Amino acid sequence: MMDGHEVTVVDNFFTGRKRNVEHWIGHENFELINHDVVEPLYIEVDQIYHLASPASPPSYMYNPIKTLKTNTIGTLNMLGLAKRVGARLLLASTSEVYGDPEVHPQTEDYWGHVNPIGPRACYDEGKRVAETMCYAYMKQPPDLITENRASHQDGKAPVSGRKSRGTCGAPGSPSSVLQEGVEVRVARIFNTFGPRMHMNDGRVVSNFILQALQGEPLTVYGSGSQTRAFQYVRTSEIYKVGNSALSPAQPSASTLPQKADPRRHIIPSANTGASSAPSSDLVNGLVALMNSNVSSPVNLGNPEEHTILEFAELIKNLVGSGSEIQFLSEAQDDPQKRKPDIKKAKLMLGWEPVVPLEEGLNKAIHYFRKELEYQANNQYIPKPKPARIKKGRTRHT
Ligand SMILES: O=c1ccn([C@@H]2O[C@H](COP(=O)(O)OP(=O)(O)O[C@H]3OC[C@@H](O)[C@H](O)[C@H]3O)[C@@H](O)[C@H]2O)c(=O)[nH]1
Repeated sequence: MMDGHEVTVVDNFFTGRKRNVEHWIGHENFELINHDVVEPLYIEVDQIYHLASPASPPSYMYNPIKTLKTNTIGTLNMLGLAKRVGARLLLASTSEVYGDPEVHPQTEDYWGHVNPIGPRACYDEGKRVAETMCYAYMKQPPDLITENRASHQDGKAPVSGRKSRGTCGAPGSPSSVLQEGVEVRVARIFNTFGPRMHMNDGRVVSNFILQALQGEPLTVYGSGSQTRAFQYVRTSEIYKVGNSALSPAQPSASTLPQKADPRRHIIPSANTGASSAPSSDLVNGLVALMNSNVSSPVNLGNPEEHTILEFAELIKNLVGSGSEIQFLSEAQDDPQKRKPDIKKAKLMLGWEPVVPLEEGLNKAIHYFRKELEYQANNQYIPKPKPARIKKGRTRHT
């Protein structure tokens, strides 16, 4: 928005909150639509960041059918929208497509090790089929490939862009390619954290920070020897405390774009938030990928790997908490090792995370501390209703 793009955020608020974006309401480049991508959406856009789907294991396991619908029907709807309006679509895929990996670190060409009937399958397999759908919609129409080949042989530049297509027909006929030709980008996002995570998110970063801040035991599932690598979502948050607690500072009039650019972007998720400050890490990676010519999947993550137990100790120290560490039973199908190989992102996007883990964690700790304060000060206490005085009708005798 600060670059002059018009942004439409589409969210069903299943795991998101209006509070994450409310500071933008009223901005001329911002629109918020309460909509579930499982239903078709008819708007005009030229880029779609398809971020919809609960991402935390407790949230996506809460209603596996809904998670599957969001990742399948929701993805089909977004691809259908992309095709109708000629938009480019970026899918937020996940490191979970690699399952409990047998290859370490995970490179994009690894096919993964996923239990298709386990408790994580609604998300893992949902995202895997979402990727499949993207590439089915991207496939170039055969006639265009033939033209490209012919023009190569002629020594002419390959043809880019689209052609008008016919209706569905027999396989192989020109009319069988109705769904194809959509430009797609696929980001495989590894564990991410940062401000505006929900207090009840249930992922390890928010759990450990909130437990440490409240002096509760830090709950480690299993032995804690499983590893993860955590990336920060974005940087330079400026928080104001008061009635607009936890919102970044509003952009000043001088930083507002003079004239809205006709380009429009749609972001179907609540968890992206928006900031007047420069963004970094995951957000930069997504924008760089969207605007690149890389159509194959790209890992976006921080390769600094730690065991979950090390991570618990680190958070305890950063918070300065005396909390104990409590070992609970292992989560079923929990990936034992995870670390992204980000050579491709570095080479093809010139992207790598820049926020060191401790700096990112300190920002997240600051955010959750403020959230706890906010919660304590903004408890909803119903006011006793004054007794209803019936406005009696004038009696006529
Ligand atoms: O309280 C907790 C929570 C989690 N954990 C452990 O911490 C590790 C990380 O768990 P999280 O719930 O944060 O996230 P996971 O790595 O399991 O899944 C995540 O992976 C990548 C993303 O695409 C997804 O958003 C999310 O599914 C797991 O080994 C989990 O068992 C704890 O030990 N204690």
